[in-house]
Amino acid sequence: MPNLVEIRDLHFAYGDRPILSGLEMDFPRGKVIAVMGGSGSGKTTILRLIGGQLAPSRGSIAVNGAAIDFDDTPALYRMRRNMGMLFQHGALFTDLTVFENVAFPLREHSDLPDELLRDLVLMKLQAVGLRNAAQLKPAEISGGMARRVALARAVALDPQLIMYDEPFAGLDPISMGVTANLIRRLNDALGSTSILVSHDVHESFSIADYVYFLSQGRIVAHGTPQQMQASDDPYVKQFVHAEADGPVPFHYPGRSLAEDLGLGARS
Ligand SMILES: Nc1ncnc2c1ncn2[C@@H]1O[C@H](COP(=O)(O)OP(=O)(O)OP(=O)(O)O)[C@@H](O)[C@H]1O
Repeated sequence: MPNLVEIRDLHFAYGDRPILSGLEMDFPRGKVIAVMGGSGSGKTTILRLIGGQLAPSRGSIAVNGAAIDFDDTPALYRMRRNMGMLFQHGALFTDLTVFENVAFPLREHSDLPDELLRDLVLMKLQAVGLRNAAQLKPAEISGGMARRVALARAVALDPQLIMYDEPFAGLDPISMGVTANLIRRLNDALGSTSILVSHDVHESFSIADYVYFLSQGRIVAHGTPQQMQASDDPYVKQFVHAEADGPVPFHYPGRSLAEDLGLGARS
């Protein structure tokens, strides 16, 4: 089966507020797939659904060919063990060293002897260029380095699927490029599949094999970064060229300003 994750006719609502409507998405094995879209379009919600933290109101999500059963907690737990997640606000444990931060998931999920655990942690830190920072505390490293430690922690268990939520947020341009390259390199070295949620067109396009554009809970365009660059679709053009005016809504949906100001149509 070529796709590690398949989403079919996926609908999701928070209460009575629809967030995702009829999504169809494929995440082929070994690939880096970017999910892009405006603020509040539902990108993080998709990651939380794939991670089994939220259940769809309709439709299905299959991982490794099996539909996720959202009522089967032990199965969800087993599935999550194969997933690495780097969340937007996924901070490091400030009291633990860099080494212990990366060791944390290994200690939680395995019974490895100390020596083997040490080697595995050092290999992950080597992969992100921070083996020599193993004994530092998060307060002693830069923001870009902290993001790399979080990356090493996300891949500590050699996950099949790695999900990144805004991995470039708050990084300087050099750290952004380093992080993007690392995401690609780790994906290829581990033979995993990566889902990258990001606003950053340049970095995402530089490493993604395929891109989905989401607007107001719907997929409005998808294709390779090259196809997206060349697209005439007004939404894609606005997003790719960071234009202020276009179909991407700026306002949180709801009542119009005229309604709020009591300026409804007068008879
Ligand atoms: N726990 C929640 N309860 C109710 N509404 C929520 C909750 N979490 C998110 N939402 C709403 O769902 C919508 C989609 O949120 P989501 O975080 O998936 O968007 P996003 O595309 O990741 O946005 P951003 O890029 O700004 O992080 C938003 O309008 C948000 O206000």
